[in-house]
Amino acid sequence: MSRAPVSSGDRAIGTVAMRWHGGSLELLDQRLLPDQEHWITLEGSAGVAQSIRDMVVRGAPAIGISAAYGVALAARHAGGGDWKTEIKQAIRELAASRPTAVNLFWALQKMEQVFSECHSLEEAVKRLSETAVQIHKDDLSANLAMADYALAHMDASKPFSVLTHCNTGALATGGYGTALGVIRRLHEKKLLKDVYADETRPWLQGSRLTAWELARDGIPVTLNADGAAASILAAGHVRWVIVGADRITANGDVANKIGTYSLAVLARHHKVGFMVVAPSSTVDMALASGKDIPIEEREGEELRQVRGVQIAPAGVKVFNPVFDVTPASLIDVIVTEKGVVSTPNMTGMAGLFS
Ligand SMILES: CSC[C@H]1O[C@H](OP(=O)(O)O)[C@H](O)[C@@H]1O
Repeated sequence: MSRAPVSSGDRAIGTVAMRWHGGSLELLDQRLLPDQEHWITLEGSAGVAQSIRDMVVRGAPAIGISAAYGVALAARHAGGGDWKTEIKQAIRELAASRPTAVNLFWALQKMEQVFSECHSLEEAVKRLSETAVQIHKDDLSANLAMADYALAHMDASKPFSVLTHCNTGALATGGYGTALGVIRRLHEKKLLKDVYADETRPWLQGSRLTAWELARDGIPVTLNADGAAASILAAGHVRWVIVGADRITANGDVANKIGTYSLAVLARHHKVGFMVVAPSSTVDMALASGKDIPIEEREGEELRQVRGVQIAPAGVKVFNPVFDVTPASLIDVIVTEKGVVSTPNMTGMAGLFS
């Protein structure tokens, strides 16, 4: 069962996909799952930035946590000469790794604040490592709190099925999950009948990661093609669609994995609940609405090939936005660790922070 980061005698802290050792960060290469469990050891911030860019590590909260560890590594391995410039450069490089998940910028801002208070390299090494570990632990605590809030909101008395999109579990967070954390908790409370997991083309976070995570924890999962979601909802098989988020704006619009918006339209049409689960580090109150969210577009090869196998004509033009924006009007509830916002709007979102 994916749980808290494990702290051991060697001061390691980690999850199923991330291990912090103070002077190095180990990441499980999520590009190779489910058939290969290959770990990469990083000692510099540049390697962490590259790993985020290449999706070795992915998932909004996990991206923020990894970037925080990247800043701590930059301090740990700073040359000692112009250490402040080196750490500032590391923060810039990490900030440029992916544009949509606001958790990345939220975490870097926290690290930058601590860095600005440090008067020596020795102090920076100590405090930046402590801050990164705290960001990790706080995210896990948020995962657990959101699971409690979500179950209270659903107020279920007998098992039901849900549908989820992408991967929002221990692989994508501080160790328990956002939407998948709610699903884990439903299972623990014997309230979960089945989980329909969208395969989530083109990167296949659902088939390669969510199915892997749930199966290894003994949680029931049925993998479905993204295009089958409509029929599953039409047949009345699920009571909730539960998803994560990469950025939530002040009015409650939500950027999440491509395909989330169409799920929200389907859920509303079929009167199925639509729940977004995300820590407050995913909320960007500086953006008024979803139209302002930068949407990442990735390489066309991600659609033309799967694991190097050509599945489309080599030269075909590709449009590959990897996120979309679901308007708040299609969301029944947003669950954060600070509380729940039903029928989200500006007032409700602001209330989380008051
Ligand atoms: C709790 S993960 C949130 C979010 O991140 C994923 O995107 P990616 O796999 O591209 O990093 C997906 O949108 C998840 O819902």
